[in-house]
Amino acid sequence: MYFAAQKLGRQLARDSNYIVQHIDAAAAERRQILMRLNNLKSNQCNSNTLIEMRRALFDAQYVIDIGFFTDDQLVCTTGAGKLARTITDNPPDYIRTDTQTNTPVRVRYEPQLYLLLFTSRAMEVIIVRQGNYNLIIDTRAFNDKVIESTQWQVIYKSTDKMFHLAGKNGTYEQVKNSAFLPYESIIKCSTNNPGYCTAAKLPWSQFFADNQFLLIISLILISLAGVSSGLLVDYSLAARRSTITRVRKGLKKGSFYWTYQPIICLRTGKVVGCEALARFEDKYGVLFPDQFIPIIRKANLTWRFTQVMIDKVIKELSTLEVLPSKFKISINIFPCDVETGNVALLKDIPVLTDSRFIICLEITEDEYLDSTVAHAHFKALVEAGFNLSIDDFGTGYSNLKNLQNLSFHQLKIDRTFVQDITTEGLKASMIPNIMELVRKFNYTCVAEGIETNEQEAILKLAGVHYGQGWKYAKPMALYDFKTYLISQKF
Ligand SMILES: Nc1nc2c(ncn2[C@@H]2O[C@H](COP(=O)(O)O[C@H]3[C@@H](O)[C@H](n4cnc5c(=O)[nH]c(N)nc54)O[C@@H]3COP(=O)(O)O)[C@@H](O)[C@H]2O)c(=O)[nH]1
Repeated sequence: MYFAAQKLGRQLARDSNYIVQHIDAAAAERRQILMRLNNLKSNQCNSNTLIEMRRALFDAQYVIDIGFFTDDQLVCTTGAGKLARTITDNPPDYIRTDTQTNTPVRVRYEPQLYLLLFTSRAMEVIIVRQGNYNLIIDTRAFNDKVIESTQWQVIYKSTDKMFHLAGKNGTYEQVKNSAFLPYESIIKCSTNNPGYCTAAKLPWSQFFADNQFLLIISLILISLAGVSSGLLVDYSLAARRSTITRVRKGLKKGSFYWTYQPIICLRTGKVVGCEALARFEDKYGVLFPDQFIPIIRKANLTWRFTQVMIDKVIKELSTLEVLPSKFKISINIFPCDVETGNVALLKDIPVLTDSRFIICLEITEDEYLDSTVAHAHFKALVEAGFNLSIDDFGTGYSNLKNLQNLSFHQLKIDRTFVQDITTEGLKASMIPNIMELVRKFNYTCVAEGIETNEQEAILKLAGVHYGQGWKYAKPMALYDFKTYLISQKF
């Protein structure tokens, strides 16, 4: 129990450090952007002001939109440009004084803000206003994937009041009032940004679920000490239900299945291929890709997962007689399997090499893709008949000058660029530049996340070859995919 308590304490310290690092980084970014913009001393929103605001946003990690105010009126934003009608600002939750500039910083938490840039979904944000500008900070930025605590909160404390900023409201109060068991919670405050603190909780049950060795040792000791068997049952049940255990077991027991989303030729409107997308369901319920994909990475199960996927996907698609030879099947490959060299083994998997389909490997942009070893792997894969596609282009590392060395066939524009089209945002304005690269290096281009006719028309005009998205169909289980293909007179 002593060692378990130490380990639990270390995990909580790590988590709270991560969160405080995010607080400090977001505050530094806020300070840097607002100081730079306010120093420009624009007193109206003209095209220069907007360019400077968009430039600032482009480099930002936490800030997702910037607005310009005259008096209390929002006049323009990076996402929506100059507003037809100004919007009156709401009062802040609290006002602090920036120690460097000695000016007031007005902060407001909005649990459900419909940003002018993404009108279709409400976002949980923090709005910070200083001088003529405000910044919108997405609270999801604090949600680091490595954080294991099940509950955490970021707050700002003035002398007499406390304000919620991110995470689960109420956590700080509960931790402060010792509402949890010993060792399972922590409070940590930023030294660089006084008043900003985080509270985190990692319950013993969850901790043991992810640290089964310690669980076993502790259980033996506890049972030796005569602690009730009820506690044993409770812990072991928690262990069985932990996500990592579910993913591990799910790989063996077939809880993963794959859905298929069609890829459409934008010129002819015909289905030319599909992407295989993983889903998970076991007796405890459904897990979504953004829950299980990070766990697969963290638990080093990427290659095992890809093997299961290939076996299942190629076998079941091969049963669809409606699919012609040369139909393009896109499967996702983890960049870490390029780094470890596992991708080279794809050439030795007969269901892939003997398949009547074109197998397209989608690999997310990553710094490692630029290494000599990675280039050699890609070349060998292309020689073995695979197509290669850069996935989520524009979101990660992109050393554009090296596109020509990569042996890739295809570039997939990330859906955030497509979503930006409707609001004429910064990312959408970059699509013509991406298309220039596509033409220069003789790539084909797929745009993902097409939801509307307007997006499709603009992408078609820009010269994008293929499209994927809910406008055509959501990812479907095999049987529904077959019915869909038949309905398309495929
Ligand atoms: N290595 C592997 N990665 C995989 C596998 N299966 C999935 N993934 C990766 O998980 C991420 C999330 O996938 P998912 O939730 O399935 O999201 C995909 C589509 O469902 C979604 N999509 C498609 N069209 C639309 C749309 O019009 N609107 C909208 N809001 N979402 C849409 O986009 C995701 C497309 O994925 P990708 O092309 O790969 O970027 C994702 O990163 C997957 O790669 C797996 O088997 N192996």
